[in-house]
This record gives sequence, C-alpha cells and structure tokens, in this order.
Amino acid sequence: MQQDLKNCLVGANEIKAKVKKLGEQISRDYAGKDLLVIGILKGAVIFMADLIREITIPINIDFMAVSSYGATTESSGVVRILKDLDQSVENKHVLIVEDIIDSGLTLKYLVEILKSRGPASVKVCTLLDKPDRRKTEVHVDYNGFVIPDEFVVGYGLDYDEKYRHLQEIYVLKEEIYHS
Ligand SMILES: O=P(O)(O)OC[C@H]1O[C@H](OP(=O)(O)OP(=O)(O)O)[C@H](O)[C@@H]1O
Ligand code: HPA
Ligand SMILES: [Mg+2]
Repeated sequence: MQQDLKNCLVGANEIKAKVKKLGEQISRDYAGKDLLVIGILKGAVIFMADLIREITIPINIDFMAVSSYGATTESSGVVRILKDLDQSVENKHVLIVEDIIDSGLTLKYLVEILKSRGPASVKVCTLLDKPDRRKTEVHVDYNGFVIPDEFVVGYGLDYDEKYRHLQEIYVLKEEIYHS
C-alpha cells in the first residue's frame, strides 16, 4: 500500500483545520435558512462526515451516488446516477459536497439535475480543486485546497476503489495506473 504512494499532498492536521474553517463559513452563510447538505458518494463520504460535524446550524443531510471513473484516472465523461436523493429539494437551499472537482463533468451534471428540481439555491463545497484539468466551466462556492494536475488518493478518494480509508491525501505513483 505505502509503496503505491508518491508523496503526501495534504496532511491530516491541514485537512482538519480547513474543514473546521469551511464548517464555520457555511454556518455563518446559511444562518436562518433551510439547508440540505448533499454528499456525493462515494468519494465525499469522509469529508462530508467531518464537515457536517463542524456545522453549527440545524441542517438536513442526504446522499447521491454517481460515478464516472472506474479503474482509470480520466473521467469517462459519462456520469451515472447510482443512487438518487431520498427527498425533494424543492424550495430548499442545497449545498453539494464533493471530494474533488477535476474535469468538472460530474459537478456540471449534478448542478443541472438539481437546479431542474426547483431548489431555493444550489451551491458547491469541495475539499479539492484541480483546475488544470477542467473540461467544462463550473462555479465553486467553498473550496478547501487547489491542487496540481496529479492523481490523488486517500480521505475518501480512490483509485479502482482502493485507498479511500487513508487519513491524508497522497499522490499515487504513476506506475500503479500505467502498469
Ligand atoms: O470533475 P470530475 O472529472 O467529474 O471528477 C470528480 C468526480 O470523480 C470522482 O468520483 P468517481 O466517479 O470516481 O466516483 P467515486 O466518488 O465513487 O469514487 C469524485 O468523487 C468526483 O465525484
Ligand atoms: O485525482 C483524483 N483522485 C481520485 N479520484 C478522482 N476523481 C477525479 N479526480 C480524481
Ligand atoms: Mg472514484
């Protein structure tokens, strides 16, 4: 496992401090509003669990599962909904929580779908942003870390469903996905 990783990009303490800051910001911005926080499975599961515990206002949570990466480091471009929300977003303020925005294709698809369902607003919170790889323009409201164009794993992020449980964010060695 350790031998598959090139270097640690974001350490556990740095993540913790950033998540706390994002939680505080979200709590301030949505005070007095009806907020539904939507975690995008599976990648966002760890970030979502930590983030919502730093939010100090009442919220509801729900999850959607979508997938466009399999055993690859490039988006297939086809975003599939594997699990939809359990509730309506009509007239609710919606905050999408993602682990990473890379090509932007997943987020663009999600924002379009959710906006078509009549929410009061749709905003986006991501832990990681890899702007060099964008294939489509997307707006991000809350952003943890801007990262370089490298494939990363850990803290929810996978390669071929592995490494999600790592506490920190690592760059994956290229030989792992080129072999
Ligand atoms: O900006 P993009 O290029 O669309 O990439 C970002 C998306 O890719 C990953 O999901 P993935 O399809 O790997 O599913 P997973 O969360 O279950 O790993 C990640 O969790 C984001 O949802
Ligand atoms: O760098 C990444 N790592 C893991 N999953 C991802 N999905 C898009 N980009 C990435
Ligand atoms: Mg993935």
